[in-house]
Amino acid sequence: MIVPRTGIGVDVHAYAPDDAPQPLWLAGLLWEGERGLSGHSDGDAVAHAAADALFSAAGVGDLGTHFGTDRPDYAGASGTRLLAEAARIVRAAGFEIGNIAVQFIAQRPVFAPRRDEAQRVLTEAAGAPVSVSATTSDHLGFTGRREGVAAVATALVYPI
Ligand SMILES: Nc1ccn([C@@H]2O[C@H](COP(=O)(O)O)[C@@H](O)[C@H]2O)c(=O)n1
Ligand SMILES: C[C@@]1(CO)OP(=O)(O)OP(=O)(O)OC[C@H]1O
Repeated sequence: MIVPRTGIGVDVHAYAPDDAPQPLWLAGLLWEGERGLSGHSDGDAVAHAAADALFSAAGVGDLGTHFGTDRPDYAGASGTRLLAEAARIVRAAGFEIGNIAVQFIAQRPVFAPRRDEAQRVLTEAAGAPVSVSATTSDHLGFTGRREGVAAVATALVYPI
């Protein structure tokens, strides 16, 4: 009997300060005209949550285990690179990926108009279906105050 395994991932990134602006990379897409996020990598919280959910499902640690901020080779790394690498690690550990679902939590950017594009890019990176939904926090908390963004993801993997 094949027993699937679920995993969870959460990621938060603060917006970059006004005196050190960054481009916004989110869900593998560049969001022109939107305030960027700070991070050791490109700060793509959606892709990072997806990668962490994969590691969690396979029981092979987490983002810090594989892409720690002490690794200069991951400085500025794209979210799609990290997600593709996470999928490779999970497959090498003996699993196939069923799907990944991510929810993005922030007031901005308004995600829905680019959902299909984001899902295509992330699905290609993971080599498995990735769906993305979005919600505001009704102006409450750090996402509501527009201090940063959050993303939560689940993943399903199964042993092969
Ligand atoms: N950054 C976001 C946040 C929300 N959406 C879309 O708006 C819908 C309503 O959001 P509420 O927080 O008011 O429930 C949500 O279901 C998304 O479709 C978005 O695109 N981008
Ligand atoms: C991705 C890594 C590594 O570049 O750095 P950050 O971009 O800061 O992102 P975070 O979500 O805090 O995860 C830690 C690191 O693994």
